[in-house]
Amino acid sequence: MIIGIPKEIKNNENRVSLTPAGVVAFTQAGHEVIVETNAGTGSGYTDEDYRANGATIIDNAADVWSKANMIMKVKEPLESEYGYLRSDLIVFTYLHLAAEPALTKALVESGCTALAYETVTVNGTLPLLTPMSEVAGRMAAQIGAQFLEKPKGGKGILLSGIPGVQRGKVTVIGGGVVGANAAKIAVGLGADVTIIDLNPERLRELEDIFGKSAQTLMSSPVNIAESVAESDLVIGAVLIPGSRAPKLVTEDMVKTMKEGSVVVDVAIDQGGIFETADHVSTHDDPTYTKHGVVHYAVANMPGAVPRTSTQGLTNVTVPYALQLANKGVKKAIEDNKSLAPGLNTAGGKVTHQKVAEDLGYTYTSVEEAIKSL
Ligand SMILES: NC(=O)C1=CN([C@@H]2O[C@H](COP(=O)(O)OP(=O)(O)OC[C@H]3O[C@@H](n4cnc5c(N)ncnc54)[C@H](O)[C@@H]3O)[C@@H](O)[C@H]2O)C=CC1
Ligand SMILES: CC(=O)C(=O)O
Repeated sequence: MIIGIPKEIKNNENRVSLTPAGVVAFTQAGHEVIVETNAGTGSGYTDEDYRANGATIIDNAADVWSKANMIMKVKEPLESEYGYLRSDLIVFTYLHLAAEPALTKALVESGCTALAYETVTVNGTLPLLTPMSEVAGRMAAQIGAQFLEKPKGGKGILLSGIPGVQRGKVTVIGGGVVGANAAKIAVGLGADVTIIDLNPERLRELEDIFGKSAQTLMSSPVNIAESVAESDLVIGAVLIPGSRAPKLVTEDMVKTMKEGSVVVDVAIDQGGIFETADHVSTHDDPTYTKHGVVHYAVANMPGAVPRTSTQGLTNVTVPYALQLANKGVKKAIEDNKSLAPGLNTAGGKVTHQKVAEDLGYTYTSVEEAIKSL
């Protein structure tokens, strides 16, 4: 199989979907890897690094897409890439389709086989999302602290406080991977931290992890409203896999926050949990202000720390990509049931139930869809 690695084109997306070391895993298994020139530059890898490990460098994106049997990317195909999609192409990348109706239409119309990193599932966990959630969670607390500074538009508080001066309050809504990592950094910064989750088992685990250094709270509109109103920084970290994120923080709740408070909606890639985070922002222009509250809603946060993120991402994606390359999608899914929920579209059908429900498509089961692959 020919594996294509295009250069990412999303705003400030400096990750790449394969490291030079990753190339070797494919070539040793008898595959060919083609890499668009400068695809690795943002992550500190040169074309020469890829060549030395057996890849062929191609000087334009169109040729990478047209020659490859499987495209590995980091972020979803953007509009300028829709024309490259075709029925005999496998696309393996983050997709977040519930928040991407135009992309879903393009994937369906092309008939390509699209597997989303974020819905590959092992025993209820999302192994291809986890490392980027670790990155984004840790960044969320850092970024929140930064935008609370006066010159950045914030109310001008230091989350740790100082002796004799109150510390800042941080509420993290969603206590999964993003939430726990955000809370770790916020606790480390000395903030007064509350973590809200819907799952009582998860709340128990969080109490075991954090002890008395963070308050855990059951998710309910009342608890969310009270905690948001008192907070300097609120971090959105809820996920219902495959679905559009629920709007748990309403506009009225945001209005109760003090001017210069900050919200970081990490879940914006699935549509976001703040009613007021009504559009995705970019690393170039990361915030907008609503009701005096600074909103940060960047959908590719790990793209800002590409060296760490590329290594963390490819550590987990390569073993799955190798299964797809070695066996083809049908056999790989039959042999490894974790890959089945990863399949989002195939043969012009939507094969993820939540995506189909949210975007109004007829759902076709993975079992049915892979018969024709
Ligand atoms: N913006 C960005 O650059 C990035 C965004 N993300 C996104 O962050 C979000 C969170 O991801 P993970 O932490 O990995 O997911 P996760 O599955 O580990 O955690 C989600 C948590 O939300 C909780 N939850 C579900 N419904 C809830 C409710 N009504 N109230 C409170 N909690 C609720 C779940 O119990 C779970 O603990 C996802 O949308 C993910 O795609 C992840 C990485 C980068
Ligand atoms: C999870 C995701 O979409 C990202 O890391 O950009």
